[in-house]
Amino acid sequence: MNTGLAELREKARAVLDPVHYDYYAGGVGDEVVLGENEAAFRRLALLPRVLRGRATRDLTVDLPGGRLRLPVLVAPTAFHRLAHPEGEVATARAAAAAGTVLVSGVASTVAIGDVVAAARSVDATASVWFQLYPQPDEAVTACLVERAERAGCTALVVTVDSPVFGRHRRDAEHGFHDLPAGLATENMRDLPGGVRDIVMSPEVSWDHLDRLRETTSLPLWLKGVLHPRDAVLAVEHGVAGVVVSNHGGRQSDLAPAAVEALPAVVDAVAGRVPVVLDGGVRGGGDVAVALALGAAAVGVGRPVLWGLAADGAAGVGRVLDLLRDEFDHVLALCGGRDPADLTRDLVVTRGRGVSARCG
Ligand SMILES: Cc1cc2nc3c(=O)[nH]c(=O)nc-3n(C[C@H](O)[C@H](O)[C@H](O)COP(=O)(O)O)c2cc1C
Ligand SMILES: O=C(O)C(=O)c1ccccc1
Repeated sequence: MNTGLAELREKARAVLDPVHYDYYAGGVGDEVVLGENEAAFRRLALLPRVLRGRATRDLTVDLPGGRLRLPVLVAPTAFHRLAHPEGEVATARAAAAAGTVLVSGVASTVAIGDVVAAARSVDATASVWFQLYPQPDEAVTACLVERAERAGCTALVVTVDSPVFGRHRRDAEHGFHDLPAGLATENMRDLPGGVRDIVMSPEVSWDHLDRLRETTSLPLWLKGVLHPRDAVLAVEHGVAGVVVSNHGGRQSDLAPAAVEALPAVVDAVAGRVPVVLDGGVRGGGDVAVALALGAAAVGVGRPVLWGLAADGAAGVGRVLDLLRDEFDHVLALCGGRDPADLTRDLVVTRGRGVSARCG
């Protein structure tokens, strides 16, 4: 892990209530996938290319829903006000200042309108995307989509890896089930039927996705795809992009490491839509490896929460700065001028020799 990120994590651990630290840090079951997401990156190496670089590199990536000044976006995570009193307002300001996208979760502790306003107060052109779980009551889903549109979000991220709630052992041991008094999931107020809670339903289907897509003109990303066949279905159902993710090891503890699932999804999608990877990205080298394997960008979850807990918007800014700076450095070391120079032939599995050919 980048040492700056490790320091921020330790500072976060020191300042957070241990119950909340464990909520953020924990995974499902035995936390096998949680560990594997990071370990799988350490098993991969990048072959440098020589004598082809340039003095300054262009890190910009254009995605449906916004431009990123570095190929790192803020993955949706719940309950930012557990980390810092300003919560998602601070995260939004930092993401906007860094020139990247915040994917703001439906389970935010600040209403989406206020999150977008915070981002736009820093940069009037900032893009905020809204993440939601398709609700079995489609009137609730439609209402959430309308709120995101009215707030000015520029894309929707539909999370589909959660047919049931993840079983997080650390939360069960602490008895952590509810937000403390004074904090609430602000997007979940005044919904049709008096609904207040996010529902995870195994009955949500591709038909729900089709109907959701018909209710909005926003680009729609599907988050939580691991099987290449699902990636193909996602393209056929008209998504604008796919997020390869195992939810940071918080849903199935039998899932593969996210970066190990990436190449097959990239191949299946075959360039028709961009693919974003999240899970275990802990440094600029991980960003470079994911891009070389075909990701257009990566998402970071927990490191942003550590930065937020450690130092509010400045801490989140530090996380994004560290990742940008380290990614730029690794790109230079690979003889890269921009992210497109990171190609799959550069990626090597440690301990298995180098099989790259000179074609
Ligand atoms: C505390 C926490 C809360 C999360 N909440 C959500 C959520 O509400 N919606 C969602 O799609 N993903 C959620 N995620 C998953 C992240 O979007 C992302 O997939 C994951 O954190 C990436 O892994 P990383 O933490 O190793 O970077 C959450 C992750 C964490 C750690
Ligand atoms: O904790 C999570 O991983 C998560 O996705 C979530 C979902 C709904 C409410 C709060 C968190």
